[in-house]
Amino acid sequence: MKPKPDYTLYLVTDSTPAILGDRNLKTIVAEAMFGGVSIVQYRDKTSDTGALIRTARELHAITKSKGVPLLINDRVDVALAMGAEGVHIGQDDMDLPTARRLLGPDAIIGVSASTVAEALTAAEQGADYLGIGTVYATATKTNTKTPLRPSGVRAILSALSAAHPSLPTVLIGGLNEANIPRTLYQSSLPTHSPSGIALVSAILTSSTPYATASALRTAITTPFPLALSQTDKPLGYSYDHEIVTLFGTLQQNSPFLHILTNTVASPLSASVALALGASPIMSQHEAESAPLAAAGATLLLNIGTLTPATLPAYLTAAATYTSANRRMVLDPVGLGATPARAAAVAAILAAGYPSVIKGNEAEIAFLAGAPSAQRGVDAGTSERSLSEKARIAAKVADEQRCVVVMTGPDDVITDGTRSVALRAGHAMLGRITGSGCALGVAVAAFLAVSEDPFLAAIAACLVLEGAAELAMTANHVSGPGTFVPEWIDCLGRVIMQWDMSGRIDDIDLEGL
Ligand SMILES: Nc1ncnc2c1ncn2[C@@H]1O[C@H](COP(=O)(O)OP(=O)(O)OP(=O)(O)O)[C@@H](O)[C@H]1O
Ligand SMILES: Cc1ncsc1CCO
Repeated sequence: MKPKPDYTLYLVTDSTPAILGDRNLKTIVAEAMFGGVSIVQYRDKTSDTGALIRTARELHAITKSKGVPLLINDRVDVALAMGAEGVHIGQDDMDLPTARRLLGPDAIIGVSASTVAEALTAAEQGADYLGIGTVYATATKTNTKTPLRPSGVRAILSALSAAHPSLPTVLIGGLNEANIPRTLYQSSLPTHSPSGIALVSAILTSSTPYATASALRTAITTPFPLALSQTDKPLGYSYDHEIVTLFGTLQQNSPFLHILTNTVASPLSASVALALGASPIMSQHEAESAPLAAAGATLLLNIGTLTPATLPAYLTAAATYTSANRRMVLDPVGLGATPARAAAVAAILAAGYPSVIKGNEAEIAFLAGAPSAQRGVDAGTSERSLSEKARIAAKVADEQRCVVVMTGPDDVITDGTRSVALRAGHAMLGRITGSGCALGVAVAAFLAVSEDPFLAAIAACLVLEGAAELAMTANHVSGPGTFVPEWIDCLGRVIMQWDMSGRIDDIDLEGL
């Protein structure tokens, strides 16, 4: 009878000195199994055949005692010689039909897949599971292609979902306790989630394999705490009352914001945070992320004037806040203008999970894969219809599984399932520098006091843009210079003095 393995926590061994050092592989495997490793692949690219068979036999004695399947990497001959439960083959190894002929129908045969085509071929040829990766860049495998990232994993799962919906999949590459929960969340489709996570160095380099394996198992099986909740709001729902309540909560609770922003918009951003009732700290010090996250801050990452010197602080902040289950907002300022910005945003998105991404149309369109339309940091003009904008924003939201705010004369706010267009603001906002940056601050402030990132994003846009409309009614406001202070003054009283009704329209994504 063919076994049905539990793929939840899949250990891939590595005997190279850089990973294993002078530790004993058998002891590590035994301890890791006690900690929750549910399947083991013996991977050794250097030992000769006799040594491979000997070590595999010894490992098999350990795994068999716990009913854990042992698979051999690449070497069908070794698996046959010592009676392993199966093999794992890469794209350059023996082909699957041949391996199946040699090993028989009951052997477990897994195949590595890094593209949709490889995954579909392996599935059609009868693979028992797929190892999907490399998810993130890793030190273990240096010759790998561009990392798939969660969006690439989703593309593969989506291709499999039609003809092979129950084929088990295991993610591999650059995964660790900190990034597993959000990677699984961002990689899953509503109908299909990966079956497990494969790890090499996270377990093999640990001095406490039992504790490490059990922490990893918890990370795999615990739902992602920052997951977006499904809306229970019908189309046409009026958010006005909730926004007023949220504004009151913001002012009462004075949420703590950690703002890593650009040097142009920094003072305006701090002033806007204070005017909304939040408490900002502007910090670009890498060592401050952990204590600020621990103190309960909400993070804003704005890449406006990012440099090689400040990038590490952004990456550390993204990783630290996400693993501390604290929320962050990403403002990819100028994305598309230069390759350096694209690389920085890709690295930030690989390091952590933003609950909200806020950008102007060109920035969000670039994230959705459109060719760059951005010359600098300013929004520019667009030919796109509202429904095209919504489709683009929803694509990014769906890929990242977060809320996306696309600003412009009309803002589009979406979580990939529900979308609204928000009609408020004034063209004057496009004539001052940092209005979009200040909106990122407002999103972070509302995010800190709202369960629902979608509602927080709507509230932030409405308050900042309503305040701009209100400010423009003051007699003394004659241009951008006089506008900014009046705008800040209006932030605290916009809710009382400005009529917000009729500003939010649902966009029916189904109809697009
Ligand atoms: N013509 C307009 N009418 C109304 N509101 C506008 C208009 N243009 C921009 N806004 C508002 O201004 C704010 C900033 O949006 P914009 O798209 O200009 O962002 P940005 O390019 O990131 O800004 P910045 O780089 O200056 O920070 C948003 O709240 C947006 O809705
Ligand atoms: C002008 C400018 N340059 C980098 S960031 C910034 C602020 C507005 O985005």
